[in-house]
Amino acid sequence: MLDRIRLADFRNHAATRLEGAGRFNLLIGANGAGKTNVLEALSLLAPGRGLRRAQLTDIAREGAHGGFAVGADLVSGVTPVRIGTALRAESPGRRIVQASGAPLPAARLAEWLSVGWLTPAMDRLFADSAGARRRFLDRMVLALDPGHATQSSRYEKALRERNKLMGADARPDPQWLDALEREMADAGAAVAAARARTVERLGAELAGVPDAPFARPQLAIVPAAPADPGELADLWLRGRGADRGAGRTLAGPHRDDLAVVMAGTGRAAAECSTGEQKAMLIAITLAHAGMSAGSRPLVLLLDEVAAHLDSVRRAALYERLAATGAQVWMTGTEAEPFATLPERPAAWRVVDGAAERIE
Ligand SMILES: Nc1ncnc2c1ncn2[C@@H]1O[C@H](COP(=O)(O)OP(=O)(O)OP(=O)(O)O)[C@@H](O)[C@H]1O
Repeated sequence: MLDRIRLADFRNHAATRLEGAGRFNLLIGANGAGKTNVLEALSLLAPGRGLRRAQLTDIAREGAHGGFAVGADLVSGVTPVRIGTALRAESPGRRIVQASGAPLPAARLAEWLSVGWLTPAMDRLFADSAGARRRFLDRMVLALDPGHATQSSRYEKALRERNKLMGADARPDPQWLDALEREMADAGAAVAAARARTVERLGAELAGVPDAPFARPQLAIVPAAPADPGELADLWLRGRGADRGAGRTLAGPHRDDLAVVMAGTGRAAAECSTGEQKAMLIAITLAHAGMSAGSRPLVLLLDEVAAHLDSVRRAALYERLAATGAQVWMTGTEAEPFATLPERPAAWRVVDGAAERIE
């Protein structure tokens, strides 16, 4: 789990320290106080752009020097490991990541810990773009298969390069394109296979979970390309004309989607009620947390989740969270909905970009 958390110039937090974290952790405060900002900081201890997918320069505190830093002790073995990420004002394009004092590519943070989240913005996930669902799926894949981040970034890098060569003014060398497509095929097939394995395992986990009190979802990947590397390379070779016309790579695992249906009804998740959609998201998150337990430390960030549930679902959420062994960070405007937690939480009151421990 994470402890001794430090935020420096991170959104409205000039210098915030959270110490004495536990299994359950609460951030209580008024709207706009800076609770989600703390969760966002923790989400940047995983590969990717964090729970808001923000531009790094937007995260740096307004009026400060243009950089930010987040650090935490990862306490899992005997000796805590200090992990952190920072943006230096001098190099605003890329965040720096460190573990145990040594620099690390952000993709390799997944080897240290898994971070998952549910935020109010995700209420629209099932009706949202395929990209949002793909990112949701990829985060779950990462927890089970940390090598996924490296394969994904390998694929994305080659894809970006190929897209440039599909531009109207480009004069691509066919041999260079062949090489890029082989690289994409190799990494893309690994990405697709890892997604398929995760969805299969999640499906098996969800099948064993009762329908109530959370709706039970059934998941399936909607593949946008074949999974075999040879077939993938062939697809891009044959698609060069169409891709040049479009100015980008039209087909590939970067267009995969995740289909979600409510079990028992066969109804697509996007057509279910808001409450049912939220219940399915929680069910997926809990099933995934249950599966991930034991591999790497798992941190779950639940922004405004508990307060919006009825008391039966809230009790079920707490009970199942406790069973996963994950470290959980929850936000709320009031402490009252957390009174029924099965363990005494560590709690902070967040006021205007500062956090004070509540005893
Ligand atoms: N780069 C930044 N510099 C300074 N302040 C920022 C920056 N980015 C966002 N903020 C401020 O952070 C505050 C929002 O914080 P946050 O989203 O964490 O609130 P919250 O406590 O989760 O509120 P709610 O309960 O409404 O979700 C806003 O006042 C916003 O103006």
